[in-house]
Amino acid sequence: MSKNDVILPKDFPELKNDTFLRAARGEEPEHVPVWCMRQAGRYLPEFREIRAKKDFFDTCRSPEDCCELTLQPLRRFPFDASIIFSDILVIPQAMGMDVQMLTGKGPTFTDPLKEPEDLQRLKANVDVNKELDYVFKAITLTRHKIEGKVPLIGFTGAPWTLMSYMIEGGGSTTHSKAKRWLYRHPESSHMLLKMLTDVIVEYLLGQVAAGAQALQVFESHAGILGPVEFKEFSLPYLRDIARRVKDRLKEKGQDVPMIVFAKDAHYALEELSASHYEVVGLDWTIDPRSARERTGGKVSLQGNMDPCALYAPKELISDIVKKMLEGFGTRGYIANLGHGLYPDMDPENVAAFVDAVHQHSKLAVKQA
Ligand SMILES: Cc1c2[nH]c(c1CCC(=O)O)Cc1[nH]c(c(CCC(=O)O)c1C)Cc1[nH]c(c(CCC(=O)O)c1C)Cc1[nH]c(c(CCC(=O)O)c1C)C2
Repeated sequence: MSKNDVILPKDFPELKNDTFLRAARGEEPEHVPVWCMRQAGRYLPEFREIRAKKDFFDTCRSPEDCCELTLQPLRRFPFDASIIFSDILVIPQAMGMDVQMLTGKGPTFTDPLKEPEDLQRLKANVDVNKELDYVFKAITLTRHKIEGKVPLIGFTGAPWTLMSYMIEGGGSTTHSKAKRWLYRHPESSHMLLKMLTDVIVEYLLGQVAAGAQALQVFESHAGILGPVEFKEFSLPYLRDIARRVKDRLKEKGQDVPMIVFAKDAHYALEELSASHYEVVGLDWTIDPRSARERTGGKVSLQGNMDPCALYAPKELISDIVKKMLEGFGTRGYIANLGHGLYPDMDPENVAAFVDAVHQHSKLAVKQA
């Protein structure tokens, strides 16, 4: 395939490993599927090599680079799913904000939102097919190049998480600037959250049209909200996204599983399991058995090994995985970490994690 060929979102190769999709729909495949958040990342030397040559968001805008970075971990590990390489901050960019990825500092907005009047600076009607076309192209290209090995997951940041970045202007420990809006400017906060929701719905639908076979919504900053604020400023939008995406897909006779990952939102597990998502992603602060009890078999679960357990010796990783599998069971379960891989993690230990999930779960399924 030459670089200039037009690659269309059709005639995709047949899917050979559907364990992830079956588990997402509540089934019990022959082994528990496993993937890792940030599986395309700096812990891989081949990732660092590509990233060293180009600016982060220029990399995101290159479908060829995104495709290559998405495929890299699949060459090393028998993951059961892949996630498209991109970033959640492409949405604020599409709405007209300038965001740079600064080495050692992370994402940085040149001109964050300060007061409600600043909402007027944002593009209200974003044409995702124009502004985020590069993500759709990356998805289509990757879905072809993956050759049906595993499904491809598309993703987005959730409205509150994106709102907090747009106001903080980057990473933050307190998120106090963004939370100040919730308490001081609740109406403008809802206006912004609604604007983001509208873009996110179109963005997710565009990803499915381009070839994404599942969708994950990252509410990474849920934990900075208390239960009351979460119910007012996060949950309604998470629900709205799932309902609108599902309704629109249904009209076309389509259906893709959706995962919600609201980090540190253990207080909202019951609500999250009744929010129209097939899968609820969990961080490592939740005990697997109590997560099962609290979600009452309504959803599949994904997670939740402490990423730092990957610093343990391989035998201990295997024991931790075994206990995690005993807690979650093997039906309606997707193994993952409770958050992303860190750059200093050893790829060999990632291999040990994937292997342990496959081996222990195969035995457990057979014995059941
Ligand atoms: C690998 C990577 C990404 N983004 C960033 C990096 C590291 C920087 C680099 O390569 O130079 C910067 C990058 N992008 C972001 C950060 C966090 C900064 C901060 O808030 O402190 C950094 C360092 C913002 C971001 N970006 C993302 C989230 C949600 C998930 C999470 O909670 O971690 C968030 C919060 C999503 C994301 N981001 C990325 C993916 C790709 C697919 C995969 O998981 O393999 C995904 C799903 C890719």
